[in-house]
Amino acid sequence: MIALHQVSKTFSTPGGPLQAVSSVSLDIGQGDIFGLIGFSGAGKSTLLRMINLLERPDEGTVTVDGEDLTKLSIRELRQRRLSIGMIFQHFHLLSNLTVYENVSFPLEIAKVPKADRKRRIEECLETVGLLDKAKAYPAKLSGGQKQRVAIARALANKPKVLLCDEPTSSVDPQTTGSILASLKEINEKLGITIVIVTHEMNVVKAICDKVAVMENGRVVEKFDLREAHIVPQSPIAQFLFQNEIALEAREAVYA
Ligand SMILES: Nc1ncnc2c1ncn2[C@@H]1O[C@H](COP(=O)(O)OP(=O)(O)OP(=O)(O)O)[C@@H](O)[C@H]1O
Repeated sequence: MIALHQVSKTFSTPGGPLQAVSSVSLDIGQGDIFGLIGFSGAGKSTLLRMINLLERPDEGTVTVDGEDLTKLSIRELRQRRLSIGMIFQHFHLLSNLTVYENVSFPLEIAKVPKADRKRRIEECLETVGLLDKAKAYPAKLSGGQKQRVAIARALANKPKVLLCDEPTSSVDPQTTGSILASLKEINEKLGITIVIVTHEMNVVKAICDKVAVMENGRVVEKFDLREAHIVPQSPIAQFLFQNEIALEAREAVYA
């Protein structure tokens, strides 16, 4: 469903060029829930944003559903992006619109007629269990509910792919469970391919079929989590799978 072939991205910064992603190739299958894990600054978000060309790679190709997005015109790309939903750590809901209106927004952009919009909005809110909150404003919702509205909004145009950038990093562990359950359900019921950026191995273990571990802009290891015996080779993957954070002595940290 998604094929990244040798994609790279360098940003210009005041301190000089910064290579955020270096020659990454990845294949993500139809219906996969695929994790991208790594420490802060590893390049996970940049790689995710290259899948819908929110970041355009300097090199390499991005193929989604058989089509190389890097070859499309701006107008064609805008159209294709409708089939790639996205959610973010801080939800990005429009605070002056109700839940209903937030989910309506992408449908209006896609010029869906009003009568069809109503049905679709209700379907999406039903899917995330928030139909009863249709008239509420985001400020009245919990973090988990806000993220589920964001999921409903991302589903509005019936995407084939859902990109999730740290979807549970702003919420408590219990709420994390409810957001991941919603994602799992839409993957199973609707067959949507999901890519999740996270720095939490618990999230990966709870929901992902496969994971790529990133460090310094590169994918250092990939795992199929359905395999019985996973033996990480790289130090970072070993650390992440071990999933224990030990506080080091202050002298060691500040030395
Ligand atoms: N638009 C930008 N301009 C300049 N530098 C950027 C830009 N976006 C990302 N970077 C830099 O690229 C590197 C990779 O960032 P990225 O956000 O992809 O990492 P990440 O693994 O998602 O980390 P985090 O979890 O902290 O977001 C970082 O050093 C970051 O500061």
